[in-house]
Amino acid sequence: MSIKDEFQFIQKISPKELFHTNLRVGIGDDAAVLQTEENYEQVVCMDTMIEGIHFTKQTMRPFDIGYKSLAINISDMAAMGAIPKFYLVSIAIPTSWNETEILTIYEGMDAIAQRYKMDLIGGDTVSTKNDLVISVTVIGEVEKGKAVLRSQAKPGDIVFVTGTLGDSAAGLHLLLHKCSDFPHHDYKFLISRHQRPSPRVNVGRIVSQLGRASLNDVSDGLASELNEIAEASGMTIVIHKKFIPLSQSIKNFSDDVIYNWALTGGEDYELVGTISPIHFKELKKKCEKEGVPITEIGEVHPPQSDFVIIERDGRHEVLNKNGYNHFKKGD
Ligand SMILES: Nc1ncnc2c1ncn2[C@@H]1O[C@H](COP(=O)(O)OP(=O)(O)OP(=O)(O)O)[C@@H](O)[C@H]1O
Ligand SMILES: Cc1ncc(C[n+]2csc(CCOP(=O)(O)O)c2C)c(N)n1
Ligand SMILES: [Mg+2]
Ligand SMILES: [Mg+2]
Ligand SMILES: [Mg+2]
Repeated sequence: MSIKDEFQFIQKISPKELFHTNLRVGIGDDAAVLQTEENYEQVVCMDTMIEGIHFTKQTMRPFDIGYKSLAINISDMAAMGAIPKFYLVSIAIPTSWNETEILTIYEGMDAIAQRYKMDLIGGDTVSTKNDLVISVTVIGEVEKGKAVLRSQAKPGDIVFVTGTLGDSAAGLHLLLHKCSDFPHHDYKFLISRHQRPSPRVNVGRIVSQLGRASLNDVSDGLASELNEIAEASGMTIVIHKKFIPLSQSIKNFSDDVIYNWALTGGEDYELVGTISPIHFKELKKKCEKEGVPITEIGEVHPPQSDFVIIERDGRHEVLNKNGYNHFKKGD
C-alpha cells in the first residue's frame, strides 16, 4: 500500500522509547532540542528539496535552489527561537546537471550562510539516475529552556503572523504560467518571495526571550501550521479572515485565489505563533524596530470540538489541516 498522508506516516515511524535522557524535544516540532551544555541547548533540523517537487529548472536558478535549501532550514531554527550555526549538505546529482550548476547551488547556500555567519561542516555527494536531491541539516543553539515549542499555546493568547501570506504560491503561479501583462514590479516581488524566502530569525529570537509562546514556520500553509499548534497544545484557535496580511502585489489576483494561497499555498517561511496579549505588545514594538511587519490574526480558546476555526463575515467555519502534504497532492 502506498503512503496516503505525510503526517500519519511520521507518527508511525516515531520511536516509542528513547535511549538518551538529554533529548528535550524529538520528532514533532520544527527541530529537535538536545541538552548538551549547562546553559545552552542544541537545535537540529533537516529539510530536503527535490527536483520536480520543490523546484524545476523553469522555476528556480541553481543559485536560488542553494539559497532556498538552506533558508528553509534556517526558518525551522527561527521557529524554535534558535540561532543557526552550522550546516551539512547531502546532494544527489544526476547527469542532467553540470559541475558549474552544482557549484552555483553552493554559491547560493554560501550567500545566506554568510548573512547568518554559518559554517558548512560536512555532508555527502552521490550520483542519482533521476532528479537532483538536496538535503540540508542545520545545527543551532538556544538558551536552556528557551526553545519555542508548538505545544505552548494557552487560552487568551493572541495569534500572530509575520510578513504577508500567499506570495510564494502567487510567485510559483507566475513562474509556471505565462502572465505577460502582469505588472513588472509585482511580478519581481512575488517570484522573489518564492525563490528567496527570508527566514525570520530575529523574530524567533525576540519571541524566545519574551517568555512562554508557541511558534511554527509557514512551509505547508497557514491552515496546516495553525492546526499543528492547536493539536500540539490541545487548544482551539480562532482566526479572522479580514486580518490575514496580504501584500499589495498579490492583490492583482481575485479574492478567492488570494485567500486559497494565503491559507494553503505554503512556502512563505513566515512565522505564525501565539503569545500573551502583554507580550504581544512588546513583540510588536520590537518587530517594528527590526522593520518586520507582524499582525494579530486571532486568539486561542480552551479546547472545543475543532482545532482551528476561521471567521469570515461573521460566519465561523472549521479550517481543516489542508495545505501541502507530500502524499495528498491534488485532493
Ligand atoms: N522520515 C522522518 N523520520 C523521522 N522524523 C521525521 C521524518 N520526517 C519528518 N520527521 C520529523 O517530523 C516532524 C515534522 O516534520 P515536518 O517536515 O512536517 O516539519 P517541518 O520541517 O517544520 O515542515 P516542512 O518540512 O514542511 O518545512 C519534525 O520533528 C521532523 O524532524
Ligand atoms: C515546481 C514546483 N511545484 C510545486 C511547488 C509547491 N510546493 C512544493 S513542496 C511545498 C511545501 C513545502 O515543502 P516541504 O513540506 O517538503 O518543506 C510546496 C508548496 C513548488 N515549490 N515547485
Ligand atoms: Mg517548520
Ligand atoms: Mg521538514
Ligand atoms: Mg511540509
